[in-house]
Amino acid sequence: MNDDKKAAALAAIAEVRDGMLVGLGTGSTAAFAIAGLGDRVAQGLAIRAVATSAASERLARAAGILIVDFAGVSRVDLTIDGADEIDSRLFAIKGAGGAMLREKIVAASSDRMIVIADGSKRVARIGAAKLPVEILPFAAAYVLRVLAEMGGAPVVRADYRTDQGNLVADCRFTMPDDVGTLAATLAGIPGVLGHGLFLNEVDAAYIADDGIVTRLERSGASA
Ligand SMILES: O=C(CO)[C@H](O)[C@H](O)COP(=O)(O)O
Repeated sequence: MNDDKKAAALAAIAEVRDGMLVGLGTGSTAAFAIAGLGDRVAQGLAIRAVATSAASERLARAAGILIVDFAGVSRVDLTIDGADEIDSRLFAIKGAGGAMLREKIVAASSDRMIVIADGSKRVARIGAAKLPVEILPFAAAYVLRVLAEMGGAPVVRADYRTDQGNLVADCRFTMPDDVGTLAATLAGIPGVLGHGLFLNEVDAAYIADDGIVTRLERSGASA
């Protein structure tokens, strides 16, 4: 599985070119991309990067990648990130690592966003993975009530805060056909700061099975 994570990551970082501002994802697959980019930087690749988590920022700095503060960045050239599930529509569930809020913001700012994954993440239709929801602590009781009433059976991650100091509740929704309505409803709950449904952000996916990397491309996206 780790070999496939690495194979997908190395295939994706081949898209990174000199001068790019690169979004660095979070998680074990993204870590392979960060390490691979570090190797290319050591060989002369000139890039800057923004990180989607404190953990990825640490990894990137240790790998010799120049990190800039995303607060001053309006556009990223290319973001490479992992996922918990991805389907052929390039709908993804993210956030097992709790970084989905920053990941979605960086993805939204990116001209191109690539998911990298081993084959275990590829599904016919997203929905089996837990769907994480980031919650402002002030709003916790109210938001948990609403999520429960929506059928999400939320479970708050114990002893856990995001990089922004917020709570995460992992939900189990029966995924409707109209997943866009669920995504919009979740985003509209006061006190919900983000969630792990990525429906519009992913332009391409590199998925590796037994060393064979397949690229899925959103129709209309440029490679
Ligand atoms: O969304 C994420 C973190 O918030 C990760 O990208 C996702 O959980 C996949 O992680 P891994 O590559 O370790 O399986």
